[in-house]
Amino acid sequence: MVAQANSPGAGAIIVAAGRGTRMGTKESKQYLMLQDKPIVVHTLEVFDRHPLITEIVLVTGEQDVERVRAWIDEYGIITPIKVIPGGAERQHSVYQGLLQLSSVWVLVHDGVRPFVTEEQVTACYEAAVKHQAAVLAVPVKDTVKQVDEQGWVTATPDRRSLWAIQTPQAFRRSDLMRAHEEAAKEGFVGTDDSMLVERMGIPVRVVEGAYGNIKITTPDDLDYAEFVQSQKEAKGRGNA
Ligand SMILES: Nc1ccn([C@@H]2O[C@H](COP(=O)(O)OP(=O)(O)OP(=O)(O)O)[C@@H](O)[C@H]2O)c(=O)n1
Ligand SMILES: C[C@](O)(CO)[C@H](O)COP(=O)(O)O
Repeated sequence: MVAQANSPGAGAIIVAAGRGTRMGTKESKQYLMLQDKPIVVHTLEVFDRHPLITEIVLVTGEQDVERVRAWIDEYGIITPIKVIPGGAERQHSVYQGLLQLSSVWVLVHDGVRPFVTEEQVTACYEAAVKHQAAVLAVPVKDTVKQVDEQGWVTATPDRRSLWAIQTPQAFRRSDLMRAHEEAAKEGFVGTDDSMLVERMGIPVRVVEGAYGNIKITTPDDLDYAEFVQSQKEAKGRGNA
């Protein structure tokens, strides 16, 4: 790992305040069990074990703060961590997290991407330190088409320029804060943090990640995640 002298680690914001409407479960998806632990705890553990992460803010639903705080002890999380309530949109939840951090660098990650690896976190962080901002991503495998509201194809962009963007996304905290404040002033709501930073004219470097870093969004994703996690655990026990 190549941590640069002027970049002593990073804070992580893990956003887990969504409702999980596409999952359709009564319990919000980030709190569902994935084998032995809630999904968000698997995610948290990757950042807790990471040597570059100096502080964590875990953003949850307002009604979930207390029970999630209890998990911090139960699952032995040791990195300094705050559990706070989020907002109506993902962007608002990230901003609440930003207000709690003091590190120069920040990594924003979805609580429902539990299969991110230590190496991917490091690669994203190092690319940000080198280039100012970075996102993890994978090249799209399908042909992607633009379709109008009536269901007609309007364009087929060249697939070679299309990447599916994941998290973590890494930024200077001051840049991300400014980007969020500008977006809020202008009433702009984006689906990721990079969009807000791009609007400021800040270049964002893409770091090739892995298809396995899925966002658990629908019931199919949950089935797949159960399979992956059971394989990981069997491997850990030396059975696979
Ligand atoms: N107001 C919100 C909305 C989303 N998120 C978090 O952002 C991540 C990515 O969002 P997504 O997968 O879309 O989650 P939901 O918004 O919960 O899902 P849905 O859109 O199906 O309701 C999730 O970890 C989610 O908990 C958040 O912290 N605050
Ligand atoms: C941030 C993100 O995970 C990048 O793929 C994604 O944009 C979150 O989007 P969602 O609308 O909250 O699913």
